[in-house]
Amino acid sequence: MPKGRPNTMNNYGVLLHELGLDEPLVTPLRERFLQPLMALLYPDCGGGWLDSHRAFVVKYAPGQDRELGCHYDNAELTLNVALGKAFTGGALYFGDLFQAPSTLAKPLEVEHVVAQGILHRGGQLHGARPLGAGERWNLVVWLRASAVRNHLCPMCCRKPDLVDDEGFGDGFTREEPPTVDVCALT
Ligand SMILES: O=C(O)CCC(=O)C(=O)O
Ligand SMILES: [Fe+2]
Repeated sequence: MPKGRPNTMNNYGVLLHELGLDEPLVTPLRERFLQPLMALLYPDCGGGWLDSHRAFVVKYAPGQDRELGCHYDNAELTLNVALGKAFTGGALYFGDLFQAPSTLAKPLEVEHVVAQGILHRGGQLHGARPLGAGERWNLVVWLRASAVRNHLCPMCCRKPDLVDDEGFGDGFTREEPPTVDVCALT
């Protein structure tokens, strides 16, 4: 079975599409539940035009990954759900939007509550504090809107050069979604 890293930062975990869970689980979750919510909460980040995702579980444990450095996601929007198991530490912290850093001093720290999820902008700087005891598993869904990223890559802030890829690839498309007025996205 293919076993890719969940992302370029986490070494332990699994990609949900490798488990065959995109079609039966993550795509319906995105289309039926997340998109309507994100359209209301984050219309400025393409919340109403989500058309692909990269979904994975990250695992933190003693002797494996223990923390995650401050970063922004390759996503317009992100869902992060605490799955368990029993653990201490590992809180998420949030700072500025990476595109608009300010002098704000103290990051916002959010403790995990198992079975609850956090929604945030992909461009919001964030990371995870070191794990104390136990094992932490979180489901992370990077939500992508080609209407936004086709014009502005969230990683390099430029118009992307495209190469063909399998599945959702990195969420860019060669053809524009016909109904989107990108001027309305700002
Ligand atoms: O450790 C976590 O729960 C955060 C993971 C995360 O930010 C990411 O995978 O992009
Ligand atoms: Fe992240």
